[in-house]
Amino acid sequence: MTIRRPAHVLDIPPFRRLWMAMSASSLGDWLTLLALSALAAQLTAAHGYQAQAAAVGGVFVAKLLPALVLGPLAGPLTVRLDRRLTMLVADLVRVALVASVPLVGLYQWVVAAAFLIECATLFWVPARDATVPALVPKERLEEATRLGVLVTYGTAPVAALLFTVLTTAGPWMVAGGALAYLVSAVWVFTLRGLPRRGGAASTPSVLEGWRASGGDRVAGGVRAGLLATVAAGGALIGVSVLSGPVAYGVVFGALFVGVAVGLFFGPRVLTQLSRSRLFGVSVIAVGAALVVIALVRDQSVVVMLTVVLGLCAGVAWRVGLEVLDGPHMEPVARVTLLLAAAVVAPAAGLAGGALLALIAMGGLMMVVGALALRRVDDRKGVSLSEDMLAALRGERYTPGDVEKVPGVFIAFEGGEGSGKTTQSRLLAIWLRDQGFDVVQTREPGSTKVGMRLRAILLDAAEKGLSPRAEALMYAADRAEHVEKVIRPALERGALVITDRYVDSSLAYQGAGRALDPADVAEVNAWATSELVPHLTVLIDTPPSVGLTRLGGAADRIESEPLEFHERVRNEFRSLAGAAPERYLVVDGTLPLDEISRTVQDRVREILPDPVPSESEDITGTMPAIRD
Ligand SMILES: Nc1ncnc2c1ncn2[C@@H]1O[C@H](COP(=O)(O)OP(=O)(O)OP(=O)(O)O)[C@@H](O)[C@H]1O
Ligand SMILES: Cc1cn([C@H]2C[C@H](O)[C@@H](COP(=O)(O)O)O2)c(=O)[nH]c1=O
Repeated sequence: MTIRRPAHVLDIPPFRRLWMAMSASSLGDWLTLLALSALAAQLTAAHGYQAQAAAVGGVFVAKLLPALVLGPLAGPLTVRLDRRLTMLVADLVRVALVASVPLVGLYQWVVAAAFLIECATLFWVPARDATVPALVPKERLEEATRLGVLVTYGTAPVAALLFTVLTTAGPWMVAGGALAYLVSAVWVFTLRGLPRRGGAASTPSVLEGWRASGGDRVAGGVRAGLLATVAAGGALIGVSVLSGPVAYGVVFGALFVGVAVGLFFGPRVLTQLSRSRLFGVSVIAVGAALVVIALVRDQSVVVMLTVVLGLCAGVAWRVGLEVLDGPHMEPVARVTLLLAAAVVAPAAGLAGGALLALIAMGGLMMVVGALALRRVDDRKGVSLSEDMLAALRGERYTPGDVEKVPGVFIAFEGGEGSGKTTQSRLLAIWLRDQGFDVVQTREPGSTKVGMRLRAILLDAAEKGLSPRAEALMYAADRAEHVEKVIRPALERGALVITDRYVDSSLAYQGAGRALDPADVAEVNAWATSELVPHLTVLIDTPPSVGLTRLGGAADRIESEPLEFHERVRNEFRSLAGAAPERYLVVDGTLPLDEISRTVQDRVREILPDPVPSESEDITGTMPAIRD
């Protein structure tokens, strides 16, 4: 008997039912957020703008607090409870709380209900997350997670539309949220035969999410930039509540439509611009859009600018998530959105209008964006404006005439014993066999001066060399290498393969020795006249594996502690993640021939004359040249 594998994860009936519940619950969350904040503004309207703004801020604080206070406890507690029952009870509690709001009709109860609804959601979400692995086979989990993220954010514009219609119902505008939670409860009720409890709490708390999203320099820059875009969105939401419920619904919808478009088209935006630069520029654009929104009076222009703001934020998220582990950022982003709304709404009240609050927030976000760009920039020393203008024309900007060489420049990078030397040799053999003029070289030590520098740099007896001197010596070796070996070869049209290049300095001296990465990048941009490889192959091997592959006595750098090599590895990975179009990352623990096949497939794409893949079969058995 053959068991049919479902074509799509939604073809699994129990998961489809859970997914329907997830969609209804997310819709309920957005509808409730919109309705409770709008209702708080309405119920306090008689007390003036300042009181209204403080009341709105109170609702956002009430929605924020449970995640901060109860967040770390709710996940572990929920896995001990019956998941289906937990979701069902949480849904019914939310229905009752939302429905009670118009009945009580007091601002204080709006805030209390917002807090309690959020507490119930804190149990619903981990119960859902612990249920998914019980319904979906392991190999389908990623697909299921993607669908979960889709409904979480995809329901926001739908909620905005429904809310805008529901505003005609006065205090009963909250009814949409109650109905959505009720629908969620019905779908949860249909989920039978679930394992009752157990499994791991897969929903990270805010703090866990922050830690898990990465800790190195580039990750820090990306994280700050992403949160700046969310804060800008939160600020806009916070003040637009004060413009009346219809305007609020329209702005909210415009924001999320923009985000959805940006997320979808992100990879197709300015394809000739480095992804790191696109990320930084998008974050700055979000801040700038917020400032312009503050200055504009016309509501339709505000709506259009809000779509632009959302679009830039969507692009930033799409590009940024390629560097960071996306799902982990979700709790932090949610808290940031609510916090920004909670701060900016009362600030607008104190200032007597949204103008100053939005300008201050937008300006701050532009500064954060500029700092994030400085951290993630992978083309330091290359003019950003020239780069962008060229990208707008659909071209890649090449500074000076250095890169307009006829040859092809490939760098191999990686930690100790990762397999760079082996792979660069195998690639050189393969390319020579195709008839290419290949120059295989390495750093440090490929020139006369370079050999002397290498002897000093790797001498284990050379204790106490200062990190700055070390960085300058590697840069000096590189300047000589580029001038005497690499550039002449590229100019005559050769394929140059170097075992290590600038990234090694960014990783070893920047991350390893904790020198300012911008300084290391600048010195090296000068030393190489900004010569950037067409392709960098990162052989990614855990230091615990690579270091044990090495024979003989450890040199000055190899004998650094394991944490040093871990930092180096993380930096290599971040550099590659920030410019995926210029990198190939290969798992260095794979068998040699598998790695070299992957490298050949990628290199084939950038060769002057395409190499037919069949030629690989002829040369695949060729042994590496040994010293
Ligand atoms: N994929 C692999 N699997 C197992 N062993 C490998 C692999 N790649 C390389 N090796 C072995 O690991 C050792 C180190 O490889 P290699 O010299 O290519 O690394 P490297 O990155 O150039 O190291 P270093 O930069 O420290 O000189 C060699 O003995 C090589 O045969
Ligand atoms: C180019 C370059 C290298 N290093 C370090 C990395 C290695 O420990 C050695 C080179 O040894 P290999 O066996 O030839 O790989 O030097 C560095 O710290 N910074 C650099 O820029």
